[in-house]
Amino acid sequence: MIPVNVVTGFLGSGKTTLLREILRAPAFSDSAVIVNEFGEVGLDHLLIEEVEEGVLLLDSGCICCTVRSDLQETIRDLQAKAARGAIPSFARVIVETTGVADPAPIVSTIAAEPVIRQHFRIGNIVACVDGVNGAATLDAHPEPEKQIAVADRILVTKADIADAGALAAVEARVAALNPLTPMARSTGAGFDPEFLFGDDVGDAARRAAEVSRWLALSEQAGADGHAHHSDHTAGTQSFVLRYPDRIDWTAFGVWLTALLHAHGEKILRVKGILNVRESDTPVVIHGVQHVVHPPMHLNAWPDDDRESRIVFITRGLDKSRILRSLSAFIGEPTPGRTADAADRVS
Ligand SMILES: Nc1nc2c(ncn2[C@@H]2O[C@H](COP(=O)(O)OP(=O)(O)OP(=O)(O)O)[C@@H](O)[C@H]2O)c(=O)[nH]1
Repeated sequence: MIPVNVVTGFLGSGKTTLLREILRAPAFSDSAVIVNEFGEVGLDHLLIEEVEEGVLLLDSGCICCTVRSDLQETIRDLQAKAARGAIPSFARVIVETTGVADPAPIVSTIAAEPVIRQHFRIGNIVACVDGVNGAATLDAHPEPEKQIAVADRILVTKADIADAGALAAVEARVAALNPLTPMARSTGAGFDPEFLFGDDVGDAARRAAEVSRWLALSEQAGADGHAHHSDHTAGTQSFVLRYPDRIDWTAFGVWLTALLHAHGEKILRVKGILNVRESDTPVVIHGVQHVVHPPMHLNAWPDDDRESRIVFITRGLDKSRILRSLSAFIGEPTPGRTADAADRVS
């Protein structure tokens, strides 16, 4: 299954700059990059050959094409061309969105298409956040908040030109919105894309590393426990629910499906590691709004903690409502742990 990664970020946040770095990195030469408009990317000097209309082979070995009609069609097209040898085969797809795009519908577009699902799976959502203007952009526009909340990796760009205070302020805002997502800084050049696409949330071989990473971040978030307030982030909450008893997987599945059906647009992100009755090893769940990735079994627990832990980032849906309805399905949460400092209101 080929991962489809999404690069998002507000206008001018450094998406194209990042794309150029990816196209230069030899380890990523087996990528297919899909951009909205060619001109924007300024790839001309990299182009060597137009294979078919709209699809170009770059001298890095990458394949680049534009979204002309829709994303599903573009992905199906790339797959068909690779299958008949018209373009080289590729190991990953990277989709650059426009700056004001909401990445969640893009993810559901990919996840919903049966033909695409035969060959592709969702990879990482990467959000670029401007290290200079990021805080002001978050105050002025609603899009970046959501881009950050749904991201699997966050890149704070322009670290070379941002002053230390502005950079720290942006990072604090990002951490308040999405405390469990690994974050790195970039200076526009020499950035190693491995951080963004090396491990991904859907990669069966690397899933244990990915889970350990966000569990460590969740513990740290609980220990730091800071809060952030602003008009635009009001209503966005992130919290971790813990359950001591083994969970009935079927009951949980029914609950999660019903929750996402009723309130999907308010659940920006849900991730969890579950101790289920049906298995001695944990099950990992991942959701972005209405889309739930297929649950994954880990071969072993990543640490000594055997409690089920479920992380939510919600907007306009209160933690107490989720807690009440989930507890009705799977029993009471761990006393004292669920309402601890890991509960933060952004
Ligand atoms: N110094 C510095 N400049 C950067 C960095 N990242 C991006 N830039 C500059 O910021 C400007 C915007 O960067 P782009 O990569 O075009 O941003 P974008 O997100 O693709 O922009 P849109 O296509 O408008 O959404 C360009 O002038 C880049 O050269 C960085 O890390 N450091």
